[in-house]
Amino acid sequence: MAASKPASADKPYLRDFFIEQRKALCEDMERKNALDLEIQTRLLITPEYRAADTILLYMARPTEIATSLIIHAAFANHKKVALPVCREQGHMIFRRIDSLNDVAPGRFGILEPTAQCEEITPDEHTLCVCPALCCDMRGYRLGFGGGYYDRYLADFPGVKAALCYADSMIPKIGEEPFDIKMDVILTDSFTRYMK
Ligand SMILES: Nc1nc2c(c(=O)[nH]1)N(C=O)[C@@H](CNc1ccc(C(=O)N[C@@H](CCC(=O)O)C(=O)O)cc1)CN2
Ligand SMILES: Nc1ncnc2c1ncn2[C@@H]1O[C@H](COP(=O)(O)OP(=O)(O)OP(=O)(O)O)[C@@H](O)[C@H]1O
Repeated sequence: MAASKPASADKPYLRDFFIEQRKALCEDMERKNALDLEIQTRLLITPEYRAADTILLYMARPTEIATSLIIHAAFANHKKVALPVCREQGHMIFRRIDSLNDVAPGRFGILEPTAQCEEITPDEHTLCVCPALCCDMRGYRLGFGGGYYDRYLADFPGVKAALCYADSMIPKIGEEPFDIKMDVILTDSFTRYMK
């Protein structure tokens, strides 16, 4: 029998648990595609998406929640679209892309904007859409453990959103001082705003 979902636990345990959950979901791509579509659509109908002029997205790997619908919608809505570029020591920057022809495999094999792409300086009209393996009901997120988003978001002036399966929401992640709370979490069954 599969282990039941933890109510709260340390990050390495949660990471392992939710990575396994992701792998299991990838066995049923029809279901994954339906959930990913629902989550992306929820983001697209938020006032925060509408108000943003720049959307910072991630280039989803196969086990992650897809972002392709948001990327294409943002192009169609004449918003600036930017993707992360990993740097040394857990730092990343975002560079603007005009199309998916502007990306090439970077560190870790994830597609990243090429060096010719303009670096984005975020402001209050920037929406950052973060990947999450799991989130808690207070707005904390768990990623793959590099600390990239926590570092980037530490002095981020815009709106912070995470995409997360409803099944990957837990009551409490044991947060650490550097963890940054999201403003809004989009799942396949609800949108949760943090105050
Ligand atoms: N699609 C996507 N892009 C993203 C992130 C993400 O979570 N998803 N990131 C969010 O942070 C940053 C990249 N973070 C990453 C963190 C760990 C690994 C990874 O595979 N780590 C290996 C060890 C790699 C090594 O040290 O050589 C591992 O954990 O096994 C990859 C990317 C920026 N871009
Ligand atoms: N603002 C920060 N300053 C310095 N170190 C940090 C900061 N944020 C995170 N870290 C470091 O990064 C490590 C990984 O953090 P954490 O486990 O929260 O990653 P994550 O949020 O799951 O990953 P990611 O943000 O890349 O998706 C931590 O152990 C911590 O040492």
